[in-house]
Amino acid sequence: MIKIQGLQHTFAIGKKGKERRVPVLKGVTLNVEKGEIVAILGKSGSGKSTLLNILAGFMAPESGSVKVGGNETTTLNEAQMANFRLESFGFIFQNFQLMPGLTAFENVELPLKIKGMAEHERRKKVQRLLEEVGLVAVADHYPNELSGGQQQRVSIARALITDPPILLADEPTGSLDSETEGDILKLIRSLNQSLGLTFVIITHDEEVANVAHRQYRLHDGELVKGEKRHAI
Ligand SMILES: Nc1ncnc2c1ncn2[C@@H]1O[C@H](COP(=O)(O)OP(=O)(O)OP(=O)(O)O)[C@@H](O)[C@H]1O
Repeated sequence: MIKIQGLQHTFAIGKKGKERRVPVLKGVTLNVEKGEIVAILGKSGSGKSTLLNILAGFMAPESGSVKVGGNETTTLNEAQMANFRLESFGFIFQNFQLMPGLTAFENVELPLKIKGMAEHERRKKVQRLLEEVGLVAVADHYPNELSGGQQQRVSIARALITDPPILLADEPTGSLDSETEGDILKLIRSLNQSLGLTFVIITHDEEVANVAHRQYRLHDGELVKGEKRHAI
């Protein structure tokens, strides 16, 4: 489903004329199969976001190949990549990134509105998904009337509403207490099992990484296969 090969990226850091070249990715190779949950662990500054940004096509790598469903994405132009991204990826962020002026229902509905889906179809689809992630009772709440865990459920539902095959998650439980973190990790596992969704999760948190089938550690610009401590 995802094949990353020989990915290299270097940032130029510092004042113009006096830049230091900092290699962040030094030949990263990673295969993710359909229906797999893969976690990428790494300390702050190890390059996790850089890797995710390149995978999602927000950044072009210095060199290397990224194939998603057999399509090489590093050669797509911005407009092509934007379309490809919409069809292929859903995003889950640490700070939820919900629209404060829209209810939970409307936040989940928004991507379908943007796609131009008819209202009755949208409502049916959103309702079904809200049931699946356990949000029916709070569908008319605004984000500031929801708990952190509920907000993350809304953001997961929004990521899923367009049926992307791959979910990219950046510290999905970073803003949550440990009990709520457990609920969200269970939801990720159950969505993976019931819908066969593929997840790539970047995190510095071992507990989060334990939800994955496979773990890697990004260290000194290289990806090293990690050992799971225990299953959740
Ligand atoms: N746009 C940029 N320009 C220059 N340097 C950058 C840029 N983005 C990231 N870096 C550098 O690249 C390195 C990796 O950053 P990155 O954000 O990928 O790490 P990370 O593992 O996601 O960290 P965190 O867990 O703190 O989010 C850091 O040293 C950072 O300073």
